Amino acid sequence: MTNDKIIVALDVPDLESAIALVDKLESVSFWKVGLELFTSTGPRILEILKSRQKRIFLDLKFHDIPNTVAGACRSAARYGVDLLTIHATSGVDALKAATEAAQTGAAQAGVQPPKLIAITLLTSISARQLAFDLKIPLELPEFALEMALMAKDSGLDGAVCSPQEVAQLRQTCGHDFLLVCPGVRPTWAEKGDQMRSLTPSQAIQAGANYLVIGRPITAAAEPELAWKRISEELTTK
Ligand SMILES: O=C(O)c1cc(=O)[nH]c(=O)n1[C@@H]1O[C@H](COP(=O)(O)O)[C@@H](O)[C@H]1O
Repeated sequence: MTNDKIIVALDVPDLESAIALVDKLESVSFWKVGLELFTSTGPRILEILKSRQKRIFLDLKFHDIPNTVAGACRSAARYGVDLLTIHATSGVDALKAATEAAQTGAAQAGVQPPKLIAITLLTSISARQLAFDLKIPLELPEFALEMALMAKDSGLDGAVCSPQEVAQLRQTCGHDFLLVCPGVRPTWAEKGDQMRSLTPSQAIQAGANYLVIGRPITAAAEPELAWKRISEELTTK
């Protein structure tokens, strides 16, 4: 099964629900801890995932001035997580400072540095919202590409983008640049607040290294079945 390309978003409110889900979905090897769970549990959830030999995407989406994001990345890197996020719109100086600080934090703790990846444009933003609410005068695919290139030039390991932009980013940023796609939806799942989605197999075919999937699995009546179904769809396509 190609399920090592799927990162499941552990978007639950507390430690108890997180442990219940991790235990239920035993064959998931890569979990994403985001703002909701980390704000609730702190690093405790990371220790639990590590004790179960899971890989961890710590998705705290840092967005601040260079000194502050550097401090946050230095602290986060000490946890020995696999992936860590920062908004590309923090700017070049912040991205460079964050990259350096993540290396320093990991070295201080004697762990592998995380892959630092930049959010290009949240997958909940449509082309219309980009233009009319955020007042960005670029076309959406061009904006996402510019953010990815800025991240790459600043020394980051990769970017988070919607599956609709991944082919273009792969072509322009090359094969060594990690591309992680949330906003992925099997045909049978609700889109919810995701605006620029494709199916899991389309996203992989377009060049994504990893998919981030939450509610289609975690909010399903039977999460194990939903997980199995997505894994099988990826293997057979
Ligand atoms: O960084 C992310 O993972 C992320 C970036 C983005 O642009 N869009 C996005 O949906 N995400 C995360 O990916 C997950 C998607 O969850 P579902 O929409 O439930 O599949 C959530 O945990 C989001 O926080």
